[in-house]
Amino acid sequence: MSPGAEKAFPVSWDQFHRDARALAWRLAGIGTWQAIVCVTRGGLVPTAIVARELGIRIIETVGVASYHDYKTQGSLDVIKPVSHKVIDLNGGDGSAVLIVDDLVDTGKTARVVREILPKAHFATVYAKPMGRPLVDTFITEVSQDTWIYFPWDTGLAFQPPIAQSGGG
Ligand SMILES: O=P(O)(O)OC[C@H]1O[C@H](OP(=O)(O)OP(=O)(O)O)[C@H](O)[C@@H]1O
Ligand SMILES: Nc1nc2[nH]cnc2c(=O)[nH]1
Ligand SMILES: [Mg+2]
Repeated sequence: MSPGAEKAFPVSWDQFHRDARALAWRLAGIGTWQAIVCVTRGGLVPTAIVARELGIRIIETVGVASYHDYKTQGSLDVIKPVSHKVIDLNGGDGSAVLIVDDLVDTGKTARVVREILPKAHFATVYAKPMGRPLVDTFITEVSQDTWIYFPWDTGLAFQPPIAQSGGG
């Protein structure tokens, strides 16, 4: 998404745990997978929660980075590829694989990972409209002009009273 006027969607650890567990509940009703491919780094925390709930112990990573500057997407780099041992499980093309990421925004990251694992099931906790067609399962949709603030990127800070900030 482009920088500028946008809404903020701050997520606490508690809320994130609940949303990631809701994702696991939904996935449990859809299918079974032998391995998770975690899209690092954002996928690390939801992967830990989903893997625990679904009893999946084969965890592979694919490293994709594109937001090199805060809120601005640049070139897409696959920093760490997926092991062929995992791609080839159960007939190949990622058919035994669940891909987990924290969110899908423009869908560019998801598109690159899907090319590597075309038969995998793609799951994210949050989705924005542009990226939504790229994911098979997600929990909460937020608007395209919303920036999601994760608990690992934020901390407690003083909030000026509404009356002093021009609000109301
Ligand atoms: O749908 P897109 O517009 O491609 O954006 C979604 C991706 O952006 C973030 O990762 P980022 O590239 O910031 O790297 P990180 O996971 O290491 O923080 C997020 O974790 C997703 O992987
Ligand atoms: N933290 C965070 N990272 C992103 N990467 C792409 N979109 C987002 C977002 O809304 N929040
Ligand atoms: Mg990411």
